[in-house]
Formats: sequence, structure tokens, C-alpha cells
Amino acid sequence: MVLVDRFGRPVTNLRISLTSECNLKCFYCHREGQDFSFREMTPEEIERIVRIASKLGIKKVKLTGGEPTIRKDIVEIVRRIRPYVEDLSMTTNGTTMKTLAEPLKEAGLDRVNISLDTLDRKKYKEITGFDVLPQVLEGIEKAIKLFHPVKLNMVVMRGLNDDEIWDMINYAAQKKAILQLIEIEVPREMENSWFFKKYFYPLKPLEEKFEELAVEIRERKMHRRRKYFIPTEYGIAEVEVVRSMHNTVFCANCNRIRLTSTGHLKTCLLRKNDLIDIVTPIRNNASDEELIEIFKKAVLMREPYWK
Ligand SMILES: Nc1nc2c(ncn2[C@@H]2O[C@H](COP(=O)(O)OP(=O)(O)OP(=O)(O)O)[C@@H](O)[C@H]2O)c(=O)[nH]1
Ligand SMILES: C[S@@+](CC[C@H](N)C(=O)[O-])C[C@H]1O[C@@H](n2cnc3c(N)ncnc32)[C@H](O)[C@@H]1O
Ligand code: SF4
Ligand code: SF4
Repeated sequence: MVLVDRFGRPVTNLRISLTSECNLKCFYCHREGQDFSFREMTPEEIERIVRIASKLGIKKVKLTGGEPTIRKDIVEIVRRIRPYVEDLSMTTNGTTMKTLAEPLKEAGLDRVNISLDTLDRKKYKEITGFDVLPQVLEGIEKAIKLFHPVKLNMVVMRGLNDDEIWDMINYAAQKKAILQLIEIEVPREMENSWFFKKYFYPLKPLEEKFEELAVEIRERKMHRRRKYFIPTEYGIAEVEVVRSMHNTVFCANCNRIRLTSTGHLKTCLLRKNDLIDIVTPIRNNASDEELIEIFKKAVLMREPYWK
């Protein structure tokens, strides 16, 4: 059984924010579309929600945040949800990977995405507020030894790191990691903000260049994102482009539902007023059937953001 929304989109992925807290302060952070909050779900509650989700056809779970690895019980959370999922991945800033990669692997995590916007220490501090690039690079080395694939997330920003795109492509090829080049994304109401106007760097022209250079191009089901296999002096680099702004194809192929760190199902990253509380019913002893109904209600509320 798979739940399908009113727009014909099957819901096969669950993206769970484990905490709204973070040990970095990236100035562009969308915080997965949620506000800062102290309420968090327990590992037992997360396990129960994932178990219900798996009955409804959800096969892939992504753990995110805030920074998911600052939760003290992160290894327990991974261990608990592992049995219910085909693909269990995490997106992290990499600051804790040096010590946590091994226990996370042992607990059953399949793969990690690590955010890395720049290879320049000063710029890294400018973007994230903290001088921890060497620590993150060590974390990436460790992760690459244990996980496959490791994806590196680079949010491309005009005048800030757009001159590093090719360095990052070479770095990814050298490390045998996948590079995700990401456009800054904001909700409609922020498109006129100084921040978006200053830093938005459209990736479409670059994709056109990749089309010429690539020895192979693949299209993913999710968001119909394209992957380009680009020759470099370090071998073939695998580069995925995440271009979401005003991209109707991206939203038409969105198969994710979200769970906020406060225990609300959320239908879309960029939408407002789309939260459905699932953890309060759990705390009030709701049955599995009642929780299934909450999931169904959330799926019916889903709609593409850009359409
Ligand atoms: N608009 C939008 N952006 C998303 C969505 N999912 C991920 N993103 C963005 O895509 C970028 C990469 O996100 P990750 O957390 O690494 O996950 P992912 O690449 O989507 O997932 P995998 O490829 O399965 O590892 C980030 O900038 C996210 O904000 C989504 O459903 N909608
Ligand atoms: C919100 S973070 C949470 C996980 C973890 N703290 C990290 O940074 O990887 C998830 C991903 O979203 C990306 N991201 C954050 N704000 C963004 C924005 N405004 N536009 C595009 N991507 C963004 C980050 O670079 C990161 O790769
Ligand atoms: S590390 Fe992740 S959650 Fe933390 S501020 Fe940066 S993008 Fe946001
Ligand atoms: S509908 Fe579009 S903006 Fe919303 S979560 Fe899905 S892909 Fe992202």
C-alpha cells in the first residue's frame, strides 16, 4: 500500500527533523521550514511514527534538523528506526562525523549527506559563524571510509562561493563523493528580501554547460533531479543539481512528507500553516488506526508549491 495525494504523487519518503537546534549558524538556513522550538520527540515516539509510516508505503527516511547529530540519543534513534526502512540516510553539517560515523554505521545508517559550501576556511566561518572547516573535512574523510554514497551539499551563492564550483567538482571527484549543487530556496514572500536578491545564483545556465560536458546524464525519480557525470583530472565527478525555485517539475515529482522536530506532520518545506500534530495524539494513547488516519489527512493536504 502506498498513499497517493490529490495530485497523483505517491508518498514514499519521510523527512524527519530531529531537532531545531544547531551547533552552526548558516545565515541562509531555511530550518526545514520550521521555527525554533524546545519540544522534541522521544526515540520511542519517532520509532512508532516510522513504523506506522512503513505500513503506509514509506520506504525511505531522511534524518535532518537543525543538526541531527547534536541529539545525545541519535544512535539509539537510528537503531530503532532501522528495521522499518529500506533507505535510511542523514543530512548533517559534518562537525560530529569524525566520532559519530562509526556508531551510526553500526546502528544501521545507510548513507550521509554532508553540507560543505566552501573549501576556504575564512569563507566557511563567514557562512556558518564557526571556524570548524578542518573538523568538517576530517568528518568527511571518515564518512567516506564507511558510507556509500556520501553526498556533499553545496548551496551556491552569488559572489560568495560561485567561484568555487569547479574546485568542489574536482574535490568530489577526488573523494569519490557525489556533489549536490543547490540553489538557495526561499518561500515566495522572501523572494524580494535583500538576502535572496543578493545571493541567489541560478543554476540553469550551469546545467546547460554540464549537458555539453557530461559523458552521461541520469534523471532521478525524486524531483526529477538531473545527475551529470563530468570528466575531471581526478576521474568522473557525479554532480546532482537541486534547482527548486519556481520549478514546477520539481514539485510535481515531490514524494516527501515531513515530520517536524516538534512532532507535526508537515506537507511541504515552503508552505505555511500546514502542520498536523501527531505526537500529542501519541502522548494521549492514540491507536495505530488513529495515527494512520492522521497520516492520510496530511497526505490529502499536500499540494505542489510551485505549480
Ligand atoms: N524545495 C525542496 N527542497 C528540498 C526538498 N528536499 C530537499 N530539498 C533541498 O535539497 C537540498 C539537499 O537536501 P538533502 O537533505 O541533502 O537531501 P536530498 O538530497 O533531497 O535527499 P537524498 O538525495 O535522498 O539524499 C537541500 O538544500 C534541501 O533544502 C524538498 O522536498 N523540497
Ligand atoms: C537545514 S540543513 C539540516 C541538516 C544539517 N544541519 C546540515 O546543514 O546539513 C539541510 C540542508 O539544507 C540546506 N539548506 C539550508 N538552508 C537552505 C536554503 N535556504 N536553500 C537551500 N538549501 C538550504 C543545507 O545546506 C543542508 O544541506
Ligand atoms: S548546519 Fe544545517 S541546520 Fe545548522 S544552520 Fe547550517 S544549514 Fe542550518
Ligand atoms: S512541494 Fe515542492 S517545495 Fe514543497 S516540499 Fe515538495 S518539492 Fe519542496
